[in-house]
Amino acid sequence: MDMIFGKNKKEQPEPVRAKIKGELPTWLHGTLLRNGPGMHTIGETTYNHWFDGLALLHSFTIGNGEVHYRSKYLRSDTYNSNIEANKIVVSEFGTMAYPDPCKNIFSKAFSYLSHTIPDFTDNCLINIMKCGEDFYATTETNYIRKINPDTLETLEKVDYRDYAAINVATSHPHYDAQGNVLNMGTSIVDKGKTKYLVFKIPPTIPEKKKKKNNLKHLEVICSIPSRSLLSPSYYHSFGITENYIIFLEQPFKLDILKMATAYIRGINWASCITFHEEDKTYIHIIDRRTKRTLLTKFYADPMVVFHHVNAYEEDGHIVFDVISYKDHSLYQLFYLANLNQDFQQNSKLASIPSLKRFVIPLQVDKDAEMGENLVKLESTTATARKEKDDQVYCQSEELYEGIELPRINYAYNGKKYRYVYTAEVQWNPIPTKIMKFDVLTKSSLKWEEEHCWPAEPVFVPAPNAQQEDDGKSSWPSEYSTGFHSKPWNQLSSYEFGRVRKGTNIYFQKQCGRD
Ligand SMILES: CC1=C(/C=C/C(C)=C/C=C/C(C)=C/C=O)C(C)(C)CCC1
Ligand SMILES: [Fe+2]
Repeated sequence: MDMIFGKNKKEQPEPVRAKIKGELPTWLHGTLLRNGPGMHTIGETTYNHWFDGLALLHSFTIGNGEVHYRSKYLRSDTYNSNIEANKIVVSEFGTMAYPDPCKNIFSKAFSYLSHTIPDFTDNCLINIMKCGEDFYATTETNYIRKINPDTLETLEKVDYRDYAAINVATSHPHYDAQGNVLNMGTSIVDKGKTKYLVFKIPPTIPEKKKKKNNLKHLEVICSIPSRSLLSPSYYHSFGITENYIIFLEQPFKLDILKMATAYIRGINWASCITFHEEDKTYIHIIDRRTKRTLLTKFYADPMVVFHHVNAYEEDGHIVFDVISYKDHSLYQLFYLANLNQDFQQNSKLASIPSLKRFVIPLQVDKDAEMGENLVKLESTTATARKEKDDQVYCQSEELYEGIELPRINYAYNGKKYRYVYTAEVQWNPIPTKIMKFDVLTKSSLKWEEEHCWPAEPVFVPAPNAQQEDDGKSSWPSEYSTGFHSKPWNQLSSYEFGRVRKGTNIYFQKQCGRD
């Protein structure tokens, strides 16, 4: 494992034909774009955390039963500055960099402190976002980088702050049926307020403005005040249904004062995010029609959620499924020191990811008794109990333990659905299996092979699919790969047969949803 995690990956800018074991469905055409960290050492310096690595873009072009792979480092300003200096000069999630030769930077402290929020990295290593015809590499800061999906070349640097007061944004946007991007970001201490913004980017812009990017037409559709000015929640994704948006204000919070003084204290961004185990998880439900949050105060026990799986409306309720943890120990695991040394010993998950279902009653009966369960769906054991002061305490139903990197058939996003495609991680962060899980029957189908570490499975519906799970004909009808910024992604290389072939929702018109 040592070699795998720390080792710098070589880019492969010219397409190479992948070896294929087995057969690809004949209808599978398109390009799968993936992203993830590829370089952790620059000159004599090494990043501390796996999420810090310089973004390596990958593409798998699939057609006529063949796959061609290429990869290219994102030429971000961060990449260029680091390579030029031959050392890490830009701070990342788990590594602070001090470009000045002298680490005693008190003379620099003033300039660092003159901004509450320091300038962040544009090392966009987490995901790829499709915005109309444009593709962007994304991270969770205010920067995204446009890329050429065919050549993987790096194009413009886009700053969300030019279009809305957003300091951090998620890398897991949603896409609606019209192709609008829906995303969330946090506006930190802007005009004395900290708030979570839901925003929309249209897929098309007026012809005469074609030279401008779509973000120029970004529209903030809702704003949720943060419970605290200086400690907004960290969140990695959010959920949507046809009429609602689900946002978890979880007790895993950015400490803004710590961030503002991180450089002079010599601490990294990661240690400015703290889990408050005594706090609650507030569940905000935004009505997409009125653009307002529901007045009832729904809350749950403290938890840390990175991935929302799906959500839908049913008989006056919102059902939403998430992968939740008891704490934030997952981030600790991805320090390279923990991944590289005595891997087996250090890589036990302290908190197991668990697929949980929450149910929100949309009508809270004024006459209901205190303590009454307001969930009237027969299909679930999740509860929502009425409490005083318009509060409702939600407890989940556990659907499955030990899975991460959930995906669904995206045509069912926001709708009642049955299948989750996921990686089984159990008590170890490196998956050894992929799984198709049926949320209705709670049954599962798994795939594993010796010496294989599969990545995030990506479902591609068959043309004219009739069933939700019609990805081909029968199991294993789904094909996985993916470089969802997780270390096992580095392992799949381009041996397609091993990871069961791959494709993705970022299809460029040839196939899939777009
Ligand atoms: C650089 C930077 C950030 C980066 C966070 C990253 C890179 C998070 C990656 C999370 C992943 C991959 C989670 C998977 O489940 C913050 C904290 C937003 C803000 C401060 C500056
Ligand atoms: Fe993610």
